[in-house]
Amino acid sequence: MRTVSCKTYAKINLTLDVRGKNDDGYHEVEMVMQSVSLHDDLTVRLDTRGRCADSIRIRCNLPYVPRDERNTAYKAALLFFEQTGIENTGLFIDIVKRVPVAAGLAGGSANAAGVLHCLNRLCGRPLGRRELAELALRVGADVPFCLTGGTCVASGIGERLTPAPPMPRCHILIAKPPKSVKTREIYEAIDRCEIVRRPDTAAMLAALKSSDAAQVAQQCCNVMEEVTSARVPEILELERTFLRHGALCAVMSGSGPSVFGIFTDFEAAARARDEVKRRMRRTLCFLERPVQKFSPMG
Ligand SMILES: C[C@@](CO)(OP(=O)(O)O)[C@H](O)COP(=O)(O)OP(=O)(O)OC[C@H]1O[C@@H](n2ccc(N)nc2=O)[C@H](O)[C@@H]1O
Ligand SMILES: Nc1ncnc2c1ncn2[C@@H]1O[C@H](COP(=O)(O)OP(=O)(O)O)[C@@H](O)[C@H]1O
Repeated sequence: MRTVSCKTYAKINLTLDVRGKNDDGYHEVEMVMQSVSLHDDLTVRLDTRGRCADSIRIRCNLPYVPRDERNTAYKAALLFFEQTGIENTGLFIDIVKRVPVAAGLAGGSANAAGVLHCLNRLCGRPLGRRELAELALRVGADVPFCLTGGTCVASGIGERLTPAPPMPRCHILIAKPPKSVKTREIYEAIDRCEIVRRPDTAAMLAALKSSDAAQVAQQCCNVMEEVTSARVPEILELERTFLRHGALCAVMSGSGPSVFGIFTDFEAAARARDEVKRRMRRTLCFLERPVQKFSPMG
């Protein structure tokens, strides 16, 4: 048996703009993405005795996450063996999930990126950065970012990544209401709506460069928020709660419905978390930090 483990970090979208639609139905985006300390634990084990050749077995602490070819980790492993021509002598993937599922936090994408990274290490690094990023994109639009991590501007459909100045030290409160939404449906709904306020990527980059959390917070903006909050009203309630407790901003991440708030004061963030836990019992809530240097490819 050979085993490699890693943490797979969630992301938030500090900004998210949808610029247009391609012929294949995917959308052109421009986003500033940030890894956060909220993570799953991933273990990848290869059975070198070949007793379970060709099998990919997944174990997960959440029973409702699919464990077959619908799982992003499974897809990533299959693509890795296909691309490298390396024989699968029997693969076991264990995922301990903390990142809420279907939340706009890219938990599944991060698991896929983690599997690519771990398998590449287990097999003597047959793939370079670019090849790994290409495989990542075949699993999903957010997976290339999850391989790189830190702070990045993402364009194209999310795969064109440019490193950005790191996020200043702060506390990030993340809350996930019980209801989930489908990313595809939110992108489709965006096509039908007029976007009133768009993020300013250049201004966000300047704010990041200033290392001032208040300036960064001022530039956080997500064009999907209006669409998703019409379906999940708790989003607005969470944002009001965060702001009442002194958040510098409260904005939805990705296609939602998770909301994040940026705080400089830990006690204020903890009070907001405690209120959410008390009043919105089915809402998951995590008090986290930005993460910069973890790159699984590093
Ligand atoms: C909205 C974002 C913002 O970071 O995040 P999440 O809400 O998923 O976290 C991403 O663009 C989500 O990326 P990801 O979840 O990896 O997307 P995929 O699995 O590739 O695609 C799911 C569906 O979303 C739509 N999609 C995705 C990306 C994109 N640039 N344009 C799209 O139109 C497509 O309809 C696709 O069928
Ligand atoms: N490894 C995985 N972890 C979580 N969800 C997964 C995984 N593989 C497949 N899924 C499915 O993918 C969908 C989106 O999951 P997720 O990546 O958590 O969404 P998001 O990118 O919106 O945060 C869910 O419906 C879930 O059932």
